[in-house]
Amino acid sequence: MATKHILIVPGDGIGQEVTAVGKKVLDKIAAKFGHTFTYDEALIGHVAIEATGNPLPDESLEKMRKSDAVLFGAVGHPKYDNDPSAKVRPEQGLLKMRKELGLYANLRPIKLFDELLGASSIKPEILKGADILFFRELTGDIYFGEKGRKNDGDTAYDIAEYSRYEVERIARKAFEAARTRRKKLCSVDKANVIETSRLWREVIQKIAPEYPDVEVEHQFVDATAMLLIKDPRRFDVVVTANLFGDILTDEASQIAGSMGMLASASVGDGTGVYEPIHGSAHDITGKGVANPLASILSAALLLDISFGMKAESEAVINAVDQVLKAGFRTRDIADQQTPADKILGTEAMGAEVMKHL
Ligand SMILES: NC(=O)c1ccc[n+]([C@@H]2O[C@H](COP(=O)([O-])OP(=O)(O)OC[C@H]3O[C@@H](n4cnc5c(N)ncnc54)[C@H](O)[C@@H]3O)[C@@H](O)[C@H]2O)c1
Ligand SMILES: CC(C)[C@H](C(=O)O)[C@@H](O)C(=O)O
Ligand SMILES: [Mg+2]
Repeated sequence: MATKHILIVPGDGIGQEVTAVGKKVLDKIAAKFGHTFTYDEALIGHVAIEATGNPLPDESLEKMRKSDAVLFGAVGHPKYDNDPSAKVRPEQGLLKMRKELGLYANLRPIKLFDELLGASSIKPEILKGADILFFRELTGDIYFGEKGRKNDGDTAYDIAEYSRYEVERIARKAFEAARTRRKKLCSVDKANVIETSRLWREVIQKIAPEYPDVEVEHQFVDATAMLLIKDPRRFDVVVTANLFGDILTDEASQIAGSMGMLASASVGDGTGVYEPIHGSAHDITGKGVANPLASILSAALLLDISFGMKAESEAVINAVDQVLKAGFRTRDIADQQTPADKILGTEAMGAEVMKHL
């Protein structure tokens, strides 16, 4: 029986819709297992800019620091996507949150529910049994280096930077995780070209002997992009830099069937933030069709990682599994065989999951 304070940060677009469902699941878990979860909400992204002019107001950051965990939705708005000159942008709020909270490790499990074998565009016989855990470094790289324009704005630059320390701390987390799984670690870089990648590889090679039980493989990111689709089962734990991890995990979402299935945990020095890997998806915002399972599975990660509530977390994953077994789908994971009455909207899918909790 525990008392925990959870901050709900829905952000923009479908972030609002899916996070509402994630929160309901947390509520149900608290009731079922006799915990007391208290909640507050905070602004981030476009909604925060509209309300305060700031994509991450100090008040939001303060609330995050004081919470036991954060359930986050997404940020982003087409207004900024199509205006490269906008100086204040929703994504700045997300990056600031990650930096300020020291969330250097982003865990992105690529878990394929067997029932969704047919939802992917990859052949079932290639996919069956795929189970990958990505460790994406989250507070360094080209995202956070100096950037700007020169030559009267005609030339732009973004500097990618990594310190030995930054590489080592994410690498150690990945090695430790590999030890609890199939003991394979694939480190992804572009060391044939990029200096930060050469440092990355050097650090992994240096600490690898401390984990003799873990088999280490180094891959170039272009090859990884290909191998993920060709033979996803060859991967166990993957560790990579911020930008490569962002791109490879969107690609890997197709192994799980949809962006709407992929949850993540951003952890590091302080409060953990749990978030779907998808964005604000304005193409479907307000239509009530967004898949809430990524948010629900993010809530499961929150229970497990921040609260150490293994049984509670498994109850959520099991409920999702049951709902998929019963044949229910949101539009993004439905296929030609899915009967129309099994295709549910965001809230109805959440309600089905709740029935199994
Ligand atoms: N973590 C974040 O907050 C985050 C992540 C990615 C993109 N973004 C932002 O989101 C905005 C839109 O970006 P984008 O279109 O490239 O990426 P996106 O992830 O929002 O959408 C990509 C595609 O996947 C679909 N999709 C995503 N989540 C879904 C769900 N839960 N259910 C069903 N379908 C889903 C969308 O409809 C869209 O077709 C941009 O402003 C971008 O900066 C934010
Ligand atoms: C919105 C953007 C800044 C973000 C990123 O690139 O990290 C997103 O794509 C993600 O994967 O969380
Ligand atoms: Mg991304």
